[in-house]
Amino acid sequence: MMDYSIRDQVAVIKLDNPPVNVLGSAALTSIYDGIGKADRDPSIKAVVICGKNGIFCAGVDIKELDNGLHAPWIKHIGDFIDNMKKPVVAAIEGFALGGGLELALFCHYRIALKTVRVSLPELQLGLMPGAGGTIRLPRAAGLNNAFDIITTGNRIPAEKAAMMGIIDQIVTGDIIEEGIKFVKSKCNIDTSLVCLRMKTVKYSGDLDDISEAFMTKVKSKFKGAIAPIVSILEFVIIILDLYYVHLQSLSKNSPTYTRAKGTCK
Ligand SMILES: CCCCCCCC/C=C\C=C\CC(=O)SCCNC(=O)CCNC(=O)[C@H](O)C(C)(C)COP(=O)(O)OP(=O)(O)OC[C@H]1O[C@@H](n2cnc3c(N)ncnc32)[C@H](O)[C@@H]1OP(=O)(O)O
Repeated sequence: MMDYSIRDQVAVIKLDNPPVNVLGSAALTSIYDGIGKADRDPSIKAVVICGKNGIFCAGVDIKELDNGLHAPWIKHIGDFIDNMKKPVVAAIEGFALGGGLELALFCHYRIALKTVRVSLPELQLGLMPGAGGTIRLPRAAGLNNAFDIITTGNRIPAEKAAMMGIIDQIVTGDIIEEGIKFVKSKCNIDTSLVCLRMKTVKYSGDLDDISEAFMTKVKSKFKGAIAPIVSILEFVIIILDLYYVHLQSLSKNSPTYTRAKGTCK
């Protein structure tokens, strides 16, 4: 499900779940184990997460969702990376879709080939981007872009994603080599400063007005299947607005708590 190798003090975690590297229980467990191993190894300075078969990740295994995914749930990987001091980069080729994009957003940085497409198609599947997409995407791309991406499920080309702030750098050549080079240049950074969960959501205007405008748009788009979709979106807005709920796990006196609290309106 995952290849773990070490290159020049960088751990390379390569998803290997053919054909499209979906995240089922076994794949999630192996990523979680790989990240933990890299974090514990004092000789490792940084981590690259990438995918085999020319694709980063097509998201959560839809077939497995029917039976219920087992621990560790994808969000646990995000919580772990959020607290890592070693920088982690997602080196993306092909697609990062749904949980695949959410996995990339857990990382401190994202680099991608120009041909990459990213999306959060969950709403079209009657799901929500429940693995942190609603929290991290607005912090990377701004509230308007995030809502467009979440509500349309459109696949965003790499260059547009870079302009929005989702991708940090477009690269050419071998994505793993580029990932290693990129992340080695970040070994001395304070990862808490680039952790998306700690960033401020960018938007202008009043959140209630913005939410109402979004809801109007969504109600007209999803007519018919309105009840589940509307309740999901209301939930999304609540997540954005009441993000401080996530801070309960942090010490109230820590600088991290203070900074994170500042990201909530
Ligand atoms: C109120 C609070 C509630 C909170 C609840 C929160 C719950 C959150 C739960 C879940 C969140 C899920 C997030 C997700 O990730 S959902 C999945 C999102 N991903 C997708 O929709 C991608 C779908 N796939 C594609 O678009 C294409 O397959 C693509 C990746 C572009 C590749 O295309 P192509 O090269 O043409 O290959 P195929 O389409 O033929 O696919 C090859 C085989 O792979 C299977 N496949 C693809 N994606 C998935 C997937 N996500 N899960 C399982 N299987 C997948 C596909 O069926 C083919 O299989 P087969 O060869 O057997 O037919």
